[in-house]
Formats: sequence, structure tokens, C-alpha cells
Amino acid sequence: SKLGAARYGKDNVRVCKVHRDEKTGVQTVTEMTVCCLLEGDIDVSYTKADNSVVVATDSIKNTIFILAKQNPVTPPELFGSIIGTHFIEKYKHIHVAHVNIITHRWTRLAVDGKPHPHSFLRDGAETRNVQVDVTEGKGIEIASSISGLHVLKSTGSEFWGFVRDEYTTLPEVWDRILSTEVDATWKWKLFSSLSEVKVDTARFDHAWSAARKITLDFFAKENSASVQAVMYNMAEKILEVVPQVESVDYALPNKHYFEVDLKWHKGLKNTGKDAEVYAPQSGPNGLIKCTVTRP
Ligand SMILES: O=c1[nH]c(=O)c2nn[nH]c2[nH]1
Repeated sequence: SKLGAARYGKDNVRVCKVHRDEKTGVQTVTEMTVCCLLEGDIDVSYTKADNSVVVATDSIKNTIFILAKQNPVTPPELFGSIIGTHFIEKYKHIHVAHVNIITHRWTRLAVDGKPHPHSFLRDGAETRNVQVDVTEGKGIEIASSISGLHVLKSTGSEFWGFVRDEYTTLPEVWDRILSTEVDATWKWKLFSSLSEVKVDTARFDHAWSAARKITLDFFAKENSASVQAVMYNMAEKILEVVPQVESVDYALPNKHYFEVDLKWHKGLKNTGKDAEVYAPQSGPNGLIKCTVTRP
């Protein structure tokens, strides 16, 4: 046998950084969970029990804390690029670093109608994430994403005109509840190095804000013919608004809310236009995916 591929490192490195502005007294909190996996001339640690090539995962964890102390931790695209670049520059036998950062929400509290200087709220399981792959001699590939953003609309969603055959029981519908958990990813053009990532770091926050706003606006406003149709329109708009993004992926579960037919109980009407009480379904659920690219 032979070693086909190998990468190792530390996962679930939880990091919280507090920034304190001495002048204004305003403090800011960033909390993330980091995974950093390394590739390189490490085969002998697998095939010969030779640990001389192993940068211990404990050292990888230590390095993430030190780099968080010495560098900005936002935007995550920049911090991920800093971590990955560190490892391929520090260790000549390490050639690729895969860094995943999940950023958790700490939204500044409004107290007495004013943003509070040092209090925050975890307003949802939604996270802002990056996958940063730094490859020696190639550059930095960055994929940014939003996940865990739960949305629901109580009307403004249709689904009809689909294949009807001997396997079909689903009725056509012109007015349904639509609920999903947004998983949206936008991939950047290849960056040649960390210095190119640093040229305009504001672009990453702008892209995240745009992708989030477009997703929510289209979800709410479009009387969608299907999940497929609305996600394509969202992705198309993100490509239009963020020129440095090369492609956009969506993966949207269709979290079904079924009507409950109650007419067996004294003729109680609760379907179609009379539907008010629904049964939210844990599963099975639709899962609709797409990748939208530039022409
Ligand atoms: O939006 C939808 N797309 C689908 O493909 C589908 N299939 N069942 N319900 C559905 N709703």
C-alpha cells in the first residue's frame, strides 16, 4: 500500500478576541472556531513512525492564539490567510495549509436606544465562515459563506407544473409556507499572496453584507415558483453586485410545513385557503443545490 493523501492539524480551536478602543471606550468581541490542517513532506510520520516532520497539533493550536494576539482577527478572510501563510512560510516542508474559520454572532446590544459599549447578544445560530487554502507556489483560495440563517415566509411561495406520473401524490400549490436554512458560499478569484488579500480587506465585509441582504430581500420579496428559481436569482444578483466573486453556491433545505386536514373532526376546515394550523416537518426534507458562475 501507499499513502495517497494526508493532512493533519487541530480542529475546534475556539478563540475569542476583545478589542478595546481606549479613546472611545467602545469594546468589540470576535468569537470563532478554527480548524487548521497542514499538508507537505509529512509521509514518513504515517509510513515510518518518524515524527521529525510533525509540527504538533498542540503547536498549531498555540500558533493560532499567538497570531490572533499579533494580528487583526477580522475579516475572517484576512485572518485565515494570515494563519495559512504563516505555516507555509515558517516550515519549509509544509506546502499547503487549509484553514476553516466559523465566526459566531455577538451583535452589539442596544440599551436605552443606544449601542452599548461592551454588551452583545448571540442573535441566532447563523455563522459567517471562510475556507482559506494556501498553497505554496500557487496562492490563496478563499471561499466565504453564511450558514445557519433560518428564514420562513407564510405566503409568497408556489410550486406547481412539476412532473405528474404514477409516482406523484404531491398536490400543486399556489400559496405555501416556505422555510429554509441558508447555506450560501461565494468563491473569490485566486489571490497571489497575503499582500494581495490585504490590498482591500473592506471588500470581504461588503461582500458578506451584500450576500446576506440579497438573500433576505429576494427570499421575502419574490413570489417564488420554487426553491430552485429563487436561489438562482439570489446568486445571479450577488455576482452582479460583487465583481471580484467568481461563483456562488447555495444549498437550501426545504423545511416543509404540512397542512393538517381536520375535516374528520365535525367538518373542521383547515386546508387550502382555510389552512391555519400546520405540522412543521423534521424530515424528510427537500435539499436544493446550485452553483452559479459567470458566463
Ligand atoms: O421548491 C420546491 N422544489 C422542489 O423541487 C420540490 N419538490 N417538492 N416540493 C418542492 N418544492
